[in-house]
Amino acid sequence: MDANLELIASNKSFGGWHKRYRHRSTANGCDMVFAIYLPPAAETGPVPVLYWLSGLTCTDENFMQKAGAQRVAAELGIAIVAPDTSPRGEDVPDDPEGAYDFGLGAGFYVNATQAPYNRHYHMYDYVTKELPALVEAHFPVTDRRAISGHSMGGHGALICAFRNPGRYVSVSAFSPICAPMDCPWGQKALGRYLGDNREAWAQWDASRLIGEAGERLPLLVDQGSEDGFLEEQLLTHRLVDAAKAADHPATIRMQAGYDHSYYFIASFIEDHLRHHGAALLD
Ligand SMILES: N[C@@H](CCC(=O)N[C@@H](CS)C(=O)NCC(=O)O)C(=O)O
Repeated sequence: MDANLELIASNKSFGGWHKRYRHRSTANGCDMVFAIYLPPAAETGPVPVLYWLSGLTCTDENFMQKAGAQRVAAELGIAIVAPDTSPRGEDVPDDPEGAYDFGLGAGFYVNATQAPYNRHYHMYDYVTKELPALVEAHFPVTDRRAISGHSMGGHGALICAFRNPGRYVSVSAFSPICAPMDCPWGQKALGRYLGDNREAWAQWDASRLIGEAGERLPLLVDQGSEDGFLEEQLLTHRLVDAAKAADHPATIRMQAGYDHSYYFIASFIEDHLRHHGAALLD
């Protein structure tokens, strides 16, 4: 294994292995930790990969510990890679007030252009290029990739897929921030990472990008009807309207009674894994 990959945890799970690694990231200019779940099938040949992007305040651990994805990933023979949600380290600038919705734990999967954030906050390059290249060089995986995520990570999954035709075979999201240009979380993050120019923001807004997406990968989205962030931050109706206007194949489900938590994600993760499995194993 590469000298740039330090194993920091290893747990057997459903016949496969959950592992955590630390490595030096060139894109983010700091050490990063990610988790990988390798299903039993990876012991006999390379398997495709689902990239999972988590939401505000998360690390690689939230999804792996709470979503309950390993059983079906093991059955299907799919690896799952979960990166952290921002650069980390003593010299990585955080929100000046220490707020949870910007800075550490809140990289928004963009490439920052504004000082002081532009030195480390390159999560888009990290999750779309650097991390897949590292994973594909050092683990028994193929270059068939799918992408999904939750909330800020749902936004991340959508923009990564829409901006990169051919890179992913499948995309889905839970409770995504659908129109970051028009909600407080997105306006704060895009304003600080990218500056005042809203034209620059539009390159990172799923409801704007879907119209110009270079391919029409069928999209699966689940959203809880009792999610406290729905009306102010997530704006799911904007993605519904934009998908219709773009004639983009989309199944956007409002799930009655569910909230924003991993209890919700765990309830529907199997559907998402099978959605990705159909494309990854095609
Ligand atoms: N109320 C939360 C807002 C952040 C939040 O809900 N984060 C979601 C993603 S946007 C999450 O996945 N949290 C971690 C978890 O539930 O394990 C806080 O203030 O920390």
